[in-house]
Parts: sequence; structure tokens; C-alpha cells
Amino acid sequence: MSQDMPEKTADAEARLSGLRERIDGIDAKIAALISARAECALEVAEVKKATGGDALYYRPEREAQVLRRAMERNAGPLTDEEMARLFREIMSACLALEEPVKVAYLGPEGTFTQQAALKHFGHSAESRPLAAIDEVFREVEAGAVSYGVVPVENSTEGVINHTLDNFMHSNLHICGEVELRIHHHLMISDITRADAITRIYSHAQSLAQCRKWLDAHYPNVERVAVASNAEAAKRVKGEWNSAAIAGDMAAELYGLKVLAEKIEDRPDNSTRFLIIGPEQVPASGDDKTSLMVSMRNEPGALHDLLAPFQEHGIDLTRVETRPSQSGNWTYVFFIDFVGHRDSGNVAAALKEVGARAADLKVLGSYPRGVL
Ligand SMILES: O=C(O)C(=O)C[C@]1(C(=O)O)C=C[C@@H](O)C=C1
Repeated sequence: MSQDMPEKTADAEARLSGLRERIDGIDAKIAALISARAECALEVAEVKKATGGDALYYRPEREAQVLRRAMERNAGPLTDEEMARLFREIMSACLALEEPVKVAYLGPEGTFTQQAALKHFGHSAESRPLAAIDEVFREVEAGAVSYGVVPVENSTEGVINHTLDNFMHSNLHICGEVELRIHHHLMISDITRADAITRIYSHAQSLAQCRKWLDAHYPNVERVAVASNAEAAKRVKGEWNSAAIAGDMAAELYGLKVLAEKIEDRPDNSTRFLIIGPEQVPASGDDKTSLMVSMRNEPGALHDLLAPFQEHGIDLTRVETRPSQSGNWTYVFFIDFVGHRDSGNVAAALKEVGARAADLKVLGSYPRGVL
């Protein structure tokens, strides 16, 4: 047995070097094709520039089509998601050549919102953390950045009211959505004594999403809600008796050690984020629309409001109610459905809803999240 080992090793070595030679050859072809693609993107930029006015370099509907196609033609062995992620990064680099896209997100660095921004725009986008959801809206409105990324709903804890309320005073449009699986970890610093933890920091929503796990494992430990998961991770760095609940990015950013992985109570815990920007997005072929509708609080108001969607065969994906900030017992409904505002049945339903509502605002039609 020990005698034929060297022969086996030599065989393996020869096979390995043959395969690596093939990989080198393939890499050279991929590199040449990526360069050719980037040249095309530069030409696209010239065409856009020549049209004058405010050239739109970032095209969400086109990006969604490119990513969907990458998934459709994928023959394996990589998963469709992996294939789309690779194309996501190639397109992000191509767009940066045309014109680097500037994106603000609800920070600080290391939050799930940053992760969502990277997932949606890729790593070549210039991203800037801001301290509050209102600030993200304000910076996009002021034109300091082109787009913003804000959380809007969590599968365990429900809607993020602050984001919805901002739409009441904003003229920005929704131009995309991203869904992120949220995994929470319990993490400590290198000076923390794991057996002497008396305090656990996290964002209130994350504490709520890990409530059962905390009750089972740390029933008597104080739970302290802070502004973000990244802030929780930052605090733990200098404290020997505390831990934080946060995600991978925060652990990496602050050099923390993960003590317990994936401690969220629901394994399908996910958060949906919106991309907000100044322009309306044309149809991509698989789109959603979000509306904000004000209705007087009268019997049957909600029924009247929703009937046109049913009549026109439109699939509602979410209905949220918020008290209007102008008082008067009016209510604001946030409605999401499948379809683009330019398609016939949607346009007909919107016309009917508009006639019944005190106010109707289309927040945006945008490609359904691909990744
Ligand atoms: O098709 C375009 O309009 C491009 O600018 C090219 C491209 C791409 O790399 O495929 C780059 C950026 C846009 O957001 C969409 C697509």
C-alpha cells in the first residue's frame, strides 16, 4: 500500500497540472470576453452621452433582464444564483466604467442594508453610509447621491414604518427591490469573557427576531437595544462582559468572534429593501408596482379600493395601513402588486382606484428582485 502511494501522488499531480493548464486557458478567454464586454459598455456610455440631457447610465430594467438571462441559460454545475452573482459583479464593473453610481444606505458600515446595497449594485458602486432613513431620502432628493437603499419589511417583525412614512413627503420613486436572508450571530470580542456575559446589544428588531433563542440560552442577561447591529458590534469591541447580535459583515468589520451562528428564531427570516431614486423605471418584463393611496375612513372603503385589482386580475403582494399624518381620520394604504404601471390591466385598475381614492400616488414600477 505504502509503495504505490508515490505513483498515485504522481498521477494526481499530473492530472492536477493538466486541469490547471485548462483553467489557465479558459481564464484567458474569459478575460478577453470581459474586456470586450467592457468596451461595449464604454460605447453604450458614448451613445447615452450623445443623446444629451441627463444621460441615465444605471438602467435597472436592463440589469434585471441581463441577470434573469444569466440564470435561464445556466446549465450548471454552478447554481443559478451563483451565476447571476458573477454577472452582477461584471455589470457593476462595466457601469463603473461608464459612470460610477453613487448609493447611500442606512448605515453604519456593516449593517444588513449595506449588504443589500452590495447585493443589488455590486462591489464597484460607490456606497455611503448615512445615520437615518430620513437622511437617505434627503440625500437622494438633493442629488448628492443617485440612489438610496432602505429596509421596508421583515418577514418576522413586519413593516418598517419609518420608511413608509417617508414616502408621504417625498417625490422619489421606487426603482428596485432586494431581498436578503437575514442570519444573526452572537458575537464577542477578544477581551470578552464568554462565561461572564451580562449584556447583549443589538437593534430592537434583531433582538425581537432572536427572542426565543435568547430566552433559552441567556434568560437573565440584559438586552440593550441600540441604533443598529453594526453599532452593537462596535460597542462590544471594548467591553469584557458584553456580546452583540449582528450579521457576518459586522463581525468581519469589527474583528469579532462568532460564539453562536444563525440564532434567529425563524430559519426563513428575510428582509426586503427598496432602492429609491429620482426616475421612473421602464418595464423589464417581470415587474412590481407600489402605490400609496389615501382613503376616508368610511365603511367599505378598503373593499372599494381593492375591488378594481381583483376585477383586472392583478395579484396583490402586500397591503399595509398607516394613519395619515394630516389627521382627519384618513388612512393611507401602501399596496404592492405584480405588474408594471404601463401595462393595460394595471393602467385600467389605477384609473378606477384613482377615481375612488382621496389621493393616489404611484411610488414606482420596478423589476421584481432577481437575486
Ligand atoms: O445597457 C446599458 O444601458 C448599459 O449601460 C450596459 C450595462 C451592462 O453592463 O450590461 C451597464 C449598466 C446598466 O445599468 C445596464 C447595463
